[in-house]
Amino acid sequence: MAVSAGRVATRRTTGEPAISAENLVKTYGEVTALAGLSFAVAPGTVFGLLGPNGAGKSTTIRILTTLSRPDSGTATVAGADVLARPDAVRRAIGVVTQGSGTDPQATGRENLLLAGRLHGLRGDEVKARADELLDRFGLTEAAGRVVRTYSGGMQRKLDVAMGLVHRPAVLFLDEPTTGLDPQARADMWAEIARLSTQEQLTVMLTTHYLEEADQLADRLVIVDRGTVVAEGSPEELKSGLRGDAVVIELAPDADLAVAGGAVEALTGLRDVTVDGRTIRGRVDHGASAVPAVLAALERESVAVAAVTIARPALDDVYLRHTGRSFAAAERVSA
Ligand SMILES: Nc1ncnc2c1ncn2[C@@H]1O[C@H](COP(=O)(O)OP(=O)(O)OP(=O)(O)O)[C@@H](O)[C@H]1O
Repeated sequence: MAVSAGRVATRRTTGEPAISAENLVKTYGEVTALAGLSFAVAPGTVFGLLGPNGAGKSTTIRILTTLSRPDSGTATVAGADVLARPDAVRRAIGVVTQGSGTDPQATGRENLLLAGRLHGLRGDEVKARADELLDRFGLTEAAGRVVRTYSGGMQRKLDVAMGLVHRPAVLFLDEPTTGLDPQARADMWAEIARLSTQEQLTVMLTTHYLEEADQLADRLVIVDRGTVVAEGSPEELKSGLRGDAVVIELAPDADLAVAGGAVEALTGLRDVTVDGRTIRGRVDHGASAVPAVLAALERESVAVAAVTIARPALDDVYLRHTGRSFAAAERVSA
C-alpha cells in the first residue's frame, strides 16, 4: 500500500446523491444529539463529518446505517430510504465502527472469510475476495496469524477490508484513524483516497482530527451541537476567511493572562483564542502585524518562543462559525 496520502482531487458528479440527510432530529431524553441536520454526498467522493466529541457524528452514522431511527427527518443511502427500505440500505453499505469488529482469536484470513460468508459469498468466490483484500491492504504475509498479534494499524486495515468484502457502494468509516501512529494513519489515508478515486466508492467518514478532514475530504460539513455550521470543500471553507492566521507560542514562564490581555487589546487582530501556551488570531496582513504583536507582548514583559504566520486552517473555520476553538470544544465535551 502506498504511504503518501494526498488530498483527493475534487470530482464533479451529477445525478442522485449517494447519501442525503434532510433535517434529521434525534433526542435522547433531555439531550438533543441532532437538531435538524442536512447534507448531500455526491457518488464517488469522500465526505467528511467533522466535529468535536459529542457533536452528533456517531448518531448521524447510526441513522444512515439503519442502526437507529431519527425522531424526525429523512435520509437515503444509495437511493434507498433508510426507514422504508433498511434491507436495501444494508446491502449497499460497508460499515467500519470505532471498535474493532474482528475476532482476535481467529486469523486475518478467517475473519475475512467469515465476513464474506455473512454477506452471502460462497466457495471460491469468498476465498478469492479474501485474498484480493489481504493483498490490497498489505496483509498477505500476516493472513495466517491470529489477529490479537496484529499491530493497531494492521487491525484497522483488516476492519476496513471486512467492510469492503461484499463490494459496497458506500463505505462508512467512524473515526478511522483514532489511536493509530502517524505512519499507520498516513497508510490509511492513502488507502481511503485510493478507494474513492480508483474504485468510485463513496466514503463517508467522521473525524475529530481537523487535519484528517483537510487531507481527505472532497467536501465536508462541520457539525456543532447537532447542526451543520459550515459546508464546502476544505479549500472553500478556508479561503472564505479573510487574512492570515497568526500563531504565537509563549515561552514556558510567560504569564498567560497578561499575554492574552495584551494580544486582545491589539486592534486588527480578530477571533483571538488562547489554548494553553498557544495564542491564535487572524489579521489582514500577517507579516506586517507581527512586529506590533511582538512589541505589545514585550511591553508587558511576556516572553515569546515562536510566532508563525499561516493561511487559515480548519481550526480557524470552526472558530469563525461556532465562536470557540475546536480544542476548547473537545475539552468541554470530554
Ligand atoms: N444512547 C445515548 N443515550 C444518551 N445520550 C446519547 C446516546 N448516544 C449519544 N448521546 C448523546 O448525544 C450527543 C451526540 O453524541 P454522538 O455520539 O453522536 O457524538 P459524536 O460527535 O459522535 O461524538 P464522539 O466522537 O464522542 O462519538 C452527545 O451529547 C451524547 O452524549
